[in-house]
Amino acid sequence: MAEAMLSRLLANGYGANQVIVSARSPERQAYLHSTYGVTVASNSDVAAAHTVILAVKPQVFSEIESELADSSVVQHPGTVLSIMAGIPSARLRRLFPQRLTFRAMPNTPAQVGAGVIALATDSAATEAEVVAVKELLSVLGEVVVLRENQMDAVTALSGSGPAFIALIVEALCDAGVAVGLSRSLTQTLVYGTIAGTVKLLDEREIHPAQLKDAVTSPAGTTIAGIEVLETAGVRGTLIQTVKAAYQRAQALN
Ligand SMILES: NC(=O)C1=CN([C@@H]2O[C@H](COP(=O)(O)OP(=O)(O)OC[C@H]3O[C@@H](n4cnc5c(N)ncnc54)[C@H](O)[C@@H]3O)[C@@H](O)[C@H]2O)C=CC1
Ligand SMILES: O=C(O)[C@@H]1CCC=N1
Repeated sequence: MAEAMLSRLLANGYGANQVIVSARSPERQAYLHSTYGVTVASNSDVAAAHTVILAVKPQVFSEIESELADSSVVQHPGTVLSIMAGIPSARLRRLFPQRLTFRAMPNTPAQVGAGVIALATDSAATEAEVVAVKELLSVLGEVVVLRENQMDAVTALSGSGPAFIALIVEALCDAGVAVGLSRSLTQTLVYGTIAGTVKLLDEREIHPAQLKDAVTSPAGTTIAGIEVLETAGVRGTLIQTVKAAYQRAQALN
């Protein structure tokens, strides 16, 4: 996710000389420097920047937290923006007491500027400071401002969501192959069907049940398929899927 943010920032007018990055392995550091021309530095140097973006795994954050806690950089003013799942801003505020703390949850379509990014703002931030963070995140896609106590739910739905959707897309492609279509034709049909369905629902503001009914002819093909989906409990399975991801996000706290 950090690399997606970096590449989108550089593609959207931010200069390589405005960004410093940190990474654990020397190979990764060399790759980031040679690919993007950015300065690679220690966590302390990065933490001295005006805007610090935290994009390590939540499990790694404890290491960085203790690494930085002894350093004077945590006293610098500025902004902290965390994209880590499950780490509350109160914990970030304890580490960086002088900074505004923002939490965001992007998703992987951010790599192509088509992400949805949930943002919980700091109540002490001015309108201009909120706008600055929203502008930064808008290179990744659509920014939605919400309350921090909604963040674990967002993580489960849109943060993890691309993996759930990708699994369904893969299964539908296999289904196309199972009924005799080539893999490449199947891919065109499945991608187009999903993108077109979402566009139709969105642009015409149609309820999903209305669209489902419009496709479903009496004694036709669609109702034969829907009977299988309902018998297999697909609705309940998807609800349980997102609830399991939500519980995991809460446990990461
Ligand atoms: N993968 C996803 O779709 C999303 C991930 N997130 C969040 O983003 C964060 C990162 O996730 P991913 O990008 O998937 O993980 P990743 O494993 O791809 O990236 C983690 C990065 O942390 C760096 N790192 C590890 N240890 C470090 C250390 N001690 N000091 C400095 N840098 C260090 C690594 O070099 C690596 O670039 C997580 O907190 C996750 O919850 C949020 C939204 C979506
Ligand atoms: O799986 C995870 O924990 C992260 C958070 C949202 C997407 N990936």
